[in-house]
Amino acid sequence: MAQSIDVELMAKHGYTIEQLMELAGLSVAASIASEYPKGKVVLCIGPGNNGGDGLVAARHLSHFGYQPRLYYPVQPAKDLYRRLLLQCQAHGIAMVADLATEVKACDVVVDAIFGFSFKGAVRAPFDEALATLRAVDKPIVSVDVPSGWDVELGNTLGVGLSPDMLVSLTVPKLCAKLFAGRFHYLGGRFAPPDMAKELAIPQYPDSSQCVRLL
Ligand SMILES: NC(=O)C1=CN([C@@H]2O[C@H](COP(=O)(O)OP(=O)(O)OC[C@H]3O[C@@H](n4cnc5c(N)ncnc54)[C@H](O)[C@@H]3O)[C@@H](O)[C@H]2O)[C@H](O)CC1
Ligand SMILES: [K+]
Repeated sequence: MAQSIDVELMAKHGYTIEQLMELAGLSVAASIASEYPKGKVVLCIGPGNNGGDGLVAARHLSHFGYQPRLYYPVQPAKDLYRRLLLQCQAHGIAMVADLATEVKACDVVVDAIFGFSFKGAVRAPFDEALATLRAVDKPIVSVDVPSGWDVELGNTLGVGLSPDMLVSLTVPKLCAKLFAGRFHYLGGRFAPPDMAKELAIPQYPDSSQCVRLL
């Protein structure tokens, strides 16, 4: 279902993955700026497009006056991610290796590890990263799906995160019904009018890139 929306946006309506990712990441940064004061943000970046959204969000957070840092333990050679990382580096965004130490010194953690394609038992090094994040006492902002959750059934494995904010992209996934944090935002403002109507996407206020759902 979630995947088919992306396919429709790209194959039928002419979007590229780069465009969708840019708007998705921008909306994550805008959602964070709506609720958390400027400060240190550690972004945990996974190996797929959820991680790509996180790389884009890091760059926009830096423009917004936050101090982002990246925990990016698995860096695929894919050109898109390589370019997004170069852009972060051009913005002076540092890479961190020791997640447990970093989260102690930050104000907000962004979970851009896994999105709707997460499946099966969590493989290294993300098993340890999720264990660290489950124990953290800082607010976690999850991009699209809390990492470790099944996109439809939620935290069935018991290894998933409990975010303070969830930023759903395009439409909330089924698991969002089980979100128990404080802030639920919708971002990824790219559906054309007919699609927005069909999916019952709420009205975004004016020029905003995100809308608060609860
Ligand atoms: N319109 C939109 O909604 C948009 C959403 N976007 C974001 O893309 C993700 C989905 O991206 P995808 O590349 O399909 O997958 P993920 O990032 O969720 O993860 C794939 C990645 O993770 C590895 N993996 C999967 N399961 C495990 C596991 N158990 N242990 C370890 N590693 C695992 C897998 O091998 C891959 O490397 C969506 O949620 C949105 O955030 C786009 O930005 C476009 C717009
Ligand atoms: K996530």
